[in-house]
Amino acid sequence: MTTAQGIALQTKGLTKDFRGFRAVHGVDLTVAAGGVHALVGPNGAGKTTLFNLLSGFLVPTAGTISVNGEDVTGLQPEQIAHKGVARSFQITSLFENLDPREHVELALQSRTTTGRKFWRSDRLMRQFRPRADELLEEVGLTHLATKPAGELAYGQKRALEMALVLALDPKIMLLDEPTAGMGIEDVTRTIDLVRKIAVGRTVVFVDHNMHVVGSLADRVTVLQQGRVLAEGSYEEVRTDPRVITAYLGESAHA
Ligand SMILES: Nc1ncnc2c1ncn2[C@@H]1O[C@H](COP(=O)(O)OP(=O)(O)OP(=O)(O)O)[C@@H](O)[C@H]1O
Repeated sequence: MTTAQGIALQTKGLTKDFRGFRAVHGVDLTVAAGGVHALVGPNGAGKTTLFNLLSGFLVPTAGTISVNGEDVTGLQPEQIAHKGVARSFQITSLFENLDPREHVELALQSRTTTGRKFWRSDRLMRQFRPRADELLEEVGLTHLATKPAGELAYGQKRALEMALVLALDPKIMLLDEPTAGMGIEDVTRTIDLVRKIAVGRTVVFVDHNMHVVGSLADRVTVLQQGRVLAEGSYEEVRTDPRVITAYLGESAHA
């Protein structure tokens, strides 16, 4: 049993309606501090909606969200980010002409008090270079530090996005399908990377790849039609008859 102190993220009765359609339905989720927690479920189960609620991009219809015991329900995404929660996106949002180092320097600068007015100053940006280079090394992009982002391969772009999330120094990382669209080599590299960055942090991730879920997650929550269908270790949920039915039912309809 997780003690109140050991809980990084918790939802109670979390619900989201879209014009009468209940996409997330009374979800009680408890994410242990320092844990790696996967959210899985068939298409349309409500995973992305839940992620959008946790990061403040959607406001819940009902229920509460707390971060380290503090109620954050209804806060804006920037306010939730200030509580130490950072989120990656499935869709790449990089500047084609800026290189990885410039991207990370901008991300580091964005969390300081200097604000945006100095963003063009090379001299001011240079103060972020040592930390930017450390982060690029952490995600394995040192050799590509000065290559325009537009010329990076897909897996390298996703690694850069991971560095941009890390630049915010989050205590809780929300990773939205970190291996989506990747070939086996990039998947393996991403698993290693997530393991590395999870040290001293809490990670919540969504992924459809069960190999990734089994390799990384110490706890798995299975959603179906907006509700929690099952929760436990990967082995527990993998062998749960309700989960098997949910997935087989989906493929039978496909
Ligand atoms: N803005 C919206 N307006 C109306 N319905 C929505 C909206 N966003 C999501 N939904 C619906 O809510 C349900 C859950 O969607 P969601 O994207 O959260 O599922 P998911 O588990 O992330 O699916 P996938 O694995 O396909 O990404 C779906 O039926 C979807 O059509």
